Amino acid sequence: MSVEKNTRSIEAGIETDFRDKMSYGGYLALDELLSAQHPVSAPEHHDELLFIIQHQTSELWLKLVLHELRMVRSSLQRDDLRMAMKGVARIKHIQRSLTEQWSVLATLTPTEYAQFRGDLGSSSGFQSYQYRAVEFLLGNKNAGMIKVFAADPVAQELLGGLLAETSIYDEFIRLLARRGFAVPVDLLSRDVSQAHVFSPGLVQVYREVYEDTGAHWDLYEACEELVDLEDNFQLWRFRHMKTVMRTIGMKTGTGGSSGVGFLQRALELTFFPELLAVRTEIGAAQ
Ligand code: HEM
Ligand SMILES: N[C@@H](CC(=O)c1ccccc1NC=O)C(=O)O
Repeated sequence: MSVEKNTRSIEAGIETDFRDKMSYGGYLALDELLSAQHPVSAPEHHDELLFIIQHQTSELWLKLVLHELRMVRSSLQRDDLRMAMKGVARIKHIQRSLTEQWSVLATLTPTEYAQFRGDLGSSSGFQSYQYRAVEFLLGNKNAGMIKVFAADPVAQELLGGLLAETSIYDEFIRLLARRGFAVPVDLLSRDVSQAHVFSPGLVQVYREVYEDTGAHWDLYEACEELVDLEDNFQLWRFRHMKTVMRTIGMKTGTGGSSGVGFLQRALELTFFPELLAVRTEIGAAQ
C-alpha cells in the first residue's frame, strides 16, 4: 500500500490468470448479459439505455420472485410454514427494491421519452410474461391475458401451466383446512384457473386466527406476511401508474390500452381480499 500515491497494491495471492479457472465474468455470463441492450432509436437516443436497463433489471428481479414463489407454494403444500415465510421475506425485499427503482426512471422527462417513444412500436410492459406469471402465482388468474403471447410459445406454456396450477393463496387456504379450520368446501374444490373471488366464510376463519393470536401464532404471522406482499405489489402498481402519468400524461398506451385509466383499474384488484376484510371484523361484537 502506497499511501502517498493513494494506490492499493495488488496482493501476491490475488488470482490473475483465468485461462483454466472460473472467472467472475464467465460465471455470470457477463458477455451475454452486457451485450443484451439493443437501443432501436436511430440515431441512438441517450436515454433509451436507461429505459432498457430499467426493464431488464425489473425482469431479472421478477425471475427471482417467480423462483421464490414456487418455493413458497411447495413449502405450503408440505405444511412447512417457516420455509414459506422465509421466501416471502425475501420477496418483500425484492418488491421494495423494484418499487424504489421507479425513482430512477422518473428522471426520464416527458420531452426525452417522446423523442424515442415512437420507436417502441406496439411493444409494452403489458406483454411481460413474468409479471403475468407473478400475478397468476399470487392468485389473480386471467386466461385472457395469455392471448398476447400467441406468438411466444415459451410464455404461453409457462402461463398456461400456471393457470391450471394452484396459487400460493389456494395452498395457504388448503393448509388452513388441514389445520382444522372450517374453510368453505367450495374453496377447496374450486376451479383454480379462475381468479380467487371473495369468500365471506374465509373471513370467519381469519377472525378466529386474529382473535386468538396466541393459539395460532404462526398462522397469524403468515397472514400478516401475505398482507405485506399484497401491499408491496400495490405500491409497485401505484408507482408505475404515477410514473406513467408524469411521463405520458393521458396518452393511450403503446400496447393499445387507454393508458393511465387502465393502470388505475389494476389498483382495484386484490389477491387476498379476506385478509383485508377481516380487519373490519376484529373486535366487533359476535
Ligand atoms: C416511462 C416508462 C413507462 C411508461 C410510460 C409505461 C406505460 C405503460 C402503459 C401505458 C401501460 C398499459 C398498457 C399499454 O397500453 O401499453 C403499461 C403496462 C405495463 N407496464 Fe409499463 N410503462 C413504463 C415503464 C414500465 C416498466 C419499467 C415496467 C417494468 C417491468 C413496466 C411494466 C408494465 C407492466 C407489467 C404492464 C402491465 C400492467 C397491467 O396489466 O396492469 N412498465 N405501461
Ligand atoms: N406502454 C408504454 C411503453 C412502455 O413503457 C414500454 C415499451 C416497451 C417495453 C416496455 C415498456 N414498459 C412498460 O409498459 C407507453 O405507452 O409509452
